[in-house]
Amino acid sequence: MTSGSSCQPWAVSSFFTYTHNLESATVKFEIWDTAGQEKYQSVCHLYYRNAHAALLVYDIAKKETLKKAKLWLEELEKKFLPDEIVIALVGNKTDLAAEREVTTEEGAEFARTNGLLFMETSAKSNHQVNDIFMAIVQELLRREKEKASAPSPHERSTIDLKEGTPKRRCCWL
Ligand SMILES: Nc1nc2c(ncn2[C@@H]2O[C@H](COP(=O)(O)OP(=O)(O)OP(=O)(O)O)[C@@H](O)[C@H]2O)c(=O)[nH]1
Repeated sequence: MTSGSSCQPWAVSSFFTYTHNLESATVKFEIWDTAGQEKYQSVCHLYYRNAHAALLVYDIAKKETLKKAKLWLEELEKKFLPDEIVIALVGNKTDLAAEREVTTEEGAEFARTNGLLFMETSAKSNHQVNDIFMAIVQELLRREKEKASAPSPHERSTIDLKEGTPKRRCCWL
């Protein structure tokens, strides 16, 4: 719990840390599992405000949980700028395929239209659980790389009006 925070302890059900070594980087996961119920929605941002990524997990066997995931997405969109955070939509409980209420296509389409990563998992049978975390890490690393290779704002906005002559004047857009 954050000391001095007004957030209630019951808004987070668990916290885990895990370190994973990749060839190019060591990644330390600090995972906050926030309570999914809407009554805690207004306080949960105190936990995820500095987050690099968020997983919106729904139950493929309960359609209403996808609706709740959509509400959580709206909440995240209020708190973060676009591209400030990697968001993954996760359809969990693939082991309950016989009780499925949300098709893979439905989840994938919602993720695609909202620019989210998407995967279906089963925490019970450990299906694709590691994969979704790895997909998030790859996306974070890709964004870091893109930022590092992007020209700085000054470089981008400088236009040399006298190319080939000494740089006496330039235009700052
Ligand atoms: N069959 C199956 N059951 C699962 C799976 N993952 C979680 N469960 C069960 O689903 C129930 C709810 O799991 P939780 O992890 O508490 O779900 P939650 O969404 O975090 O719940 P909140 O804390 O209320 O947000 C528990 O009984 C779990 O054992 C899964 O992949 N397959």
